[in-house]
Amino acid sequence: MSTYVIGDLQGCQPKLSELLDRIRAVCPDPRFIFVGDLVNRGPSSLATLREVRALGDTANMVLGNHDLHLLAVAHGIRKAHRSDTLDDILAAPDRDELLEWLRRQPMALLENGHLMVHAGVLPQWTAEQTMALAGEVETVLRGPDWIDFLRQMYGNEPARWDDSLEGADRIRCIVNALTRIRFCTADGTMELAASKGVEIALPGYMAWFDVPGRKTEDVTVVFGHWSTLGLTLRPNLISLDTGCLWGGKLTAVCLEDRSVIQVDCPQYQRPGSI
Ligand SMILES: Nc1ncnc2c1ncn2[C@@H]1O[C@H](COP(=O)(O)OP(=O)(O)OP(=O)(O)OP(=O)(O)OC[C@H]2O[C@@H](n3cnc4c(N)ncnc43)[C@H](O)[C@@H]2O)[C@@H](O)[C@H]1O
Repeated sequence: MSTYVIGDLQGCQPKLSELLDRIRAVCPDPRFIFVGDLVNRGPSSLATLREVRALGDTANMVLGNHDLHLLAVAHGIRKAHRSDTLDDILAAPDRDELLEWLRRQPMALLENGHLMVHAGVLPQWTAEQTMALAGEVETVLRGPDWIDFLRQMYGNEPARWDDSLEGADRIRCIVNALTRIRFCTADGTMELAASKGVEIALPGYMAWFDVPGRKTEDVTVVFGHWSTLGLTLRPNLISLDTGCLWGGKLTAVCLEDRSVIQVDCPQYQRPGSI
């Protein structure tokens, strides 16, 4: 069985269906892994969520910042942003089932030397440590205090990881690394405001995956989130957000042979308009 990892869908369900058909045309029995941001900003968040859920055991996913944002909006913790396209989910008859399913999804996956996360990892984390820290967040999200967790999730501090962090600060720092990081310093201090290309890093900052001595260099990190980075294939790195939402492509990469399947996407949102 071949495993195809698929980049940020952001509610672009017609393109998801097209991509899955293209994959099935070359692979009779595929398995899928989605690297998060299933919903929001695109035209069909509800249909996207339903389609991924309906894949059942043939698909896995990790949570992205927009998926967590959906949970927060649905529970009245955050007001919807004017660019959000979550209303169809919020009004759906199966909304509770969908949201319950979503909050039980993992923050990271590690299999066959591939570490799947939505945005990235801090340079001082090993793959095993990343999985343990992701597990801490998953435990909170699946536990009785998960709505409190969403209340405390927002914010950019602490920007730097420390093993001694506790409580909300610890969980926020893990969530920010796994679902929002693009740039950090050599010591792993995150810069979460910049969202454009890798060429515009602030002085002292670099793409998280370019930090020398990053402790996840011994596995292949597979991630999305950074649409202006686009498809990047290195021996130990696969970046998959190719800006489907912004008029780019939706991309799948086969983990076994690194073959790439892409579909062209209409421009659902204009860059810079949000
Ligand atoms: N712990 C937490 N703390 C805070 N917020 C949290 C949170 N957890 C969840 N959230 C939520 O996260 C959401 C997003 O926050 P934002 O802070 O608005 O996220 P973003 O940088 O726009 O990133 P996005 O994930 O949309 O990435 P993309 O590369 O597609 O887009 C990035 C940029 O690239 C630009 N872009 C895309 N294609 C381009 C192109 N071809 N040319 C130029 N620019 C382009 C776009 O204009 C866009 O601005 C919010 O809803 C927020 O509530």
